[in-house]
Amino acid sequence: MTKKILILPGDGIGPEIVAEAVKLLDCLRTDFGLAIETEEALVGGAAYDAAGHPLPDQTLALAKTADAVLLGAVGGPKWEPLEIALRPEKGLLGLRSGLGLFANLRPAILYPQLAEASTLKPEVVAGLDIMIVRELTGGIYFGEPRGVETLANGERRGLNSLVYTESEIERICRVAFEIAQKRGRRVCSVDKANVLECTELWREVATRVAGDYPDCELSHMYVDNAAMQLVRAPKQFDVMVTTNMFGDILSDAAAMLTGSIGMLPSASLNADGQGMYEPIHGSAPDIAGQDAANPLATLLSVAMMLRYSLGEPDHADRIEAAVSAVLERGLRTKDIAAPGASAVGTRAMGDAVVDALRAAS
Ligand SMILES: NC(=O)C1=CN([C@@H]2O[C@H](COP(=O)(O)OP(=O)(O)OC[C@H]3O[C@@H](n4cnc5c(N)ncnc54)[C@H](O)[C@@H]3O)[C@@H](O)[C@H]2O)C=CC1
Ligand SMILES: CC(C)CC(=O)C(=O)O
Ligand SMILES: [Mg+2]
Repeated sequence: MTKKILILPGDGIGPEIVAEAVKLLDCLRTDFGLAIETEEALVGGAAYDAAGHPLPDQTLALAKTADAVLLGAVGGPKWEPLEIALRPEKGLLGLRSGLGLFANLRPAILYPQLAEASTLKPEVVAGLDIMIVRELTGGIYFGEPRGVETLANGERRGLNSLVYTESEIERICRVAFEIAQKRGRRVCSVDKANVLECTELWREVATRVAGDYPDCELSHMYVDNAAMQLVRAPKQFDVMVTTNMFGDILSDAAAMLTGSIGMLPSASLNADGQGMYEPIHGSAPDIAGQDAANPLATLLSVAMMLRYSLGEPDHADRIEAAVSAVLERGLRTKDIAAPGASAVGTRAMGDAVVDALRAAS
């Protein structure tokens, strides 16, 4: 049966990197017989400018009926400081919660060809393969009360609330353990249970859930230490499970261990296995429109889509092999090129991956 993919380019570099992903999907359709149809819709600042809302009802409705969604990135200075493109009641967070995408998988894998591009020494990152499992529809990005209020003395106070129910913690921990069972069987739960009651509960629930997975080992780590350990000795981690905000921050840090934030894909899944796929980075306004963005995180997100939502693991493997082949040939966008070395643009990198895919057929 033909699968429907909704394409949401978004803002900044979003349309540029998504264009390369669409080329890749077209190649899989025409040359490899993948039964897919794609449809494009507006989201983020682009939707706000065109339709007056960063998450038009039509976009959410299309996302709900699609087999999978591919998103570029949203937001940028034009729509700041409120960041209308991202807020929970609208924009990206509204899309994530509207689809119930509570499980965000962010694999930080070092391609051996990029060992020199890592911020750490090659011997410290060789073979790096961490899966960060980030809770995506709860926590401080969604908790109530929130806002900026004026106190009786006229001073303003900003507040956000870190809120998790036991069931929200339990379901994300189960995802982490189920993933760990297929890899190194080690889960590190990251919290701040020494000062935040909400994450004291997180630790308690994670420990309880671990009892159902006796073949896996659970450890706990405070988030400040986890950040330090990630840049000290990252290979100690197999699966990390954590809250929305901690996972957001730790995955950006982990990205640099693989060479660039332009290398990290993600899958965001709901309870029905429906997913949205996006690079972990933002809309990079500083390089937008310059054909300078690394499209590989987005292409690798397509691979995750094929694996997790479309039941096409062989095609996912093909994309990952094509990325590897292109890196092996020495092609680099600026973010992963050695200082002073020549770099290719977004389009050339996307074309090279498509060529490598075809060449391997
Ligand atoms: N999922 C999303 O749509 C996200 C959106 N944002 C939004 O994006 C905008 C920019 O946010 P920033 O904090 O600057 O984060 P960012 O991730 O967009 O950029 C941070 C730095 O990484 C570089 N970078 C990012 N992606 C790259 C790529 N594919 N290739 C090469 N270099 C890349 C950028 O040029 C920039 O120097 C803001 O409006 C923010 O709210 C931020 C994070 C996620
Ligand atoms: C809306 C933000 C939480 C986006 C972001 O930085 C992310 O998901 O990584
Ligand atoms: Mg982020």
